[in-house]
Amino acid sequence: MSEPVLKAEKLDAADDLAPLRDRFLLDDVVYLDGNSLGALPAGVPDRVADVVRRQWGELRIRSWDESGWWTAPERIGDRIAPLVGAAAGQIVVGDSTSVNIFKALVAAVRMAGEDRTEILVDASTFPTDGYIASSVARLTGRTLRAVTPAEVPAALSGRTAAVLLNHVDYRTGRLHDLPSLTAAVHAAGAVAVWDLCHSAGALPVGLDEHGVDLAVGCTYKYLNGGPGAPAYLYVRRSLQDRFDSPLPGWNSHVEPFGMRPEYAPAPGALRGRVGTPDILSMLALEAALEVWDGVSIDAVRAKSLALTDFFLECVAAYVPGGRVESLTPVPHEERGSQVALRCADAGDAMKRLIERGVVGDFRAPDVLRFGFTPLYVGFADAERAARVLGEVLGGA
Ligand SMILES: Cc1ncc(COP(=O)(O)O)c(C=O)c1O
Ligand SMILES: Nc1ccccc1C(=O)C[C@H](N)C(=O)O
Repeated sequence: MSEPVLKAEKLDAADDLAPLRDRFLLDDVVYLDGNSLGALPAGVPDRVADVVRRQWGELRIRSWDESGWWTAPERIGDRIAPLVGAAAGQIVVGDSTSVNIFKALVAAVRMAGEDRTEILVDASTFPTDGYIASSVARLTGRTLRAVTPAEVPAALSGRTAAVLLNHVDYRTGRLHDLPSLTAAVHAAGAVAVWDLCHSAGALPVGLDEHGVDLAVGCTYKYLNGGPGAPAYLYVRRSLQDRFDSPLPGWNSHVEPFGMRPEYAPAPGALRGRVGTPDILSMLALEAALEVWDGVSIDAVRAKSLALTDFFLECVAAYVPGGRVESLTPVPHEERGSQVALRCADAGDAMKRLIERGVVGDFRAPDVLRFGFTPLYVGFADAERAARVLGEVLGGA
């Protein structure tokens, strides 16, 4: 057996998280696209069937109370909280990431005050954040400036209202320095809004510890909530009274069933709610989160780094020199949970990888992305993926 195969065997044998793979329904495909759509947790199908047949089919309207439907957004928010380093009562689940970015950014600008006239946005962001930030700037009469996260400290000034940043870059997998960037934003008197889509569930975030103001994230990647699963919004406790939602629907009213014409916001994170929650998706997510029972996010991070290190090592061993260039930073403190390889014929290469049972994704114009979800990806998977990549790109 080759050296990488032997090493993978050893690493898998020593991996305490390896048994967690049984908490998912998988096949023999090497699934490295959990940074786009997480795999299906084994408990979800039966739970969804129960929600549909019994809770909806039999209990019908009673389920809003008796099945805990009404309080699901905050209950599931509290379930996500420890995974992102937040105490309870600061996260609500609902709506898409894009909608939550809108709520958070408008609320941030409103908190910052009238004399703060500029919004900063991550220039390398996933597009939706940039589009929403542009609309928020127009709606609130602020200017928008796109800067890279590294340029943020120098770009901050007494005019900065809010800064919208990605914790991990969706394309390169670069992990940005959330503690120091948040501190810099605060030193300028501005409000920090973080998009956690590519970090939550893959590495420790430390929202409370680092004093993050507002954060949003999706639940369908490393949290495995399913296609279109609702996103979440974190509002730091000390800011909750000042959170003035641009979408103050009746679900965020202090007395939703009072049916009053005047709006009065609920206390706490509930202010982030809007309208009727999407119960089917939300309760699928709640079942999916059970895979985290007894799992430490620090252990997940350690395995994630070991996996991406090992994958890079195998790529170097199997892929002919010069065929790919890694865009993912080598230092661990700058790396998320994916490896991005630049490759001239990336679109075609990914098609061929998928045909051979290795599923990653292609991001235009020339990036092969491989996401490593430590709950269900092992070292033999990493070795096989790199080996097949080597074959596809004309290696040995
Ligand atoms: C960083 C980031 N933000 C936002 C989104 C998507 O937002 P939405 O859930 O609204 O589609 C994604 C991926 O789809 C993403 O990678
Ligand atoms: N929500 C999706 C629906 C369909 C296809 C992809 C997505 C993604 O999430 C893409 C991901 N945000 C990315 O980083 O590329």
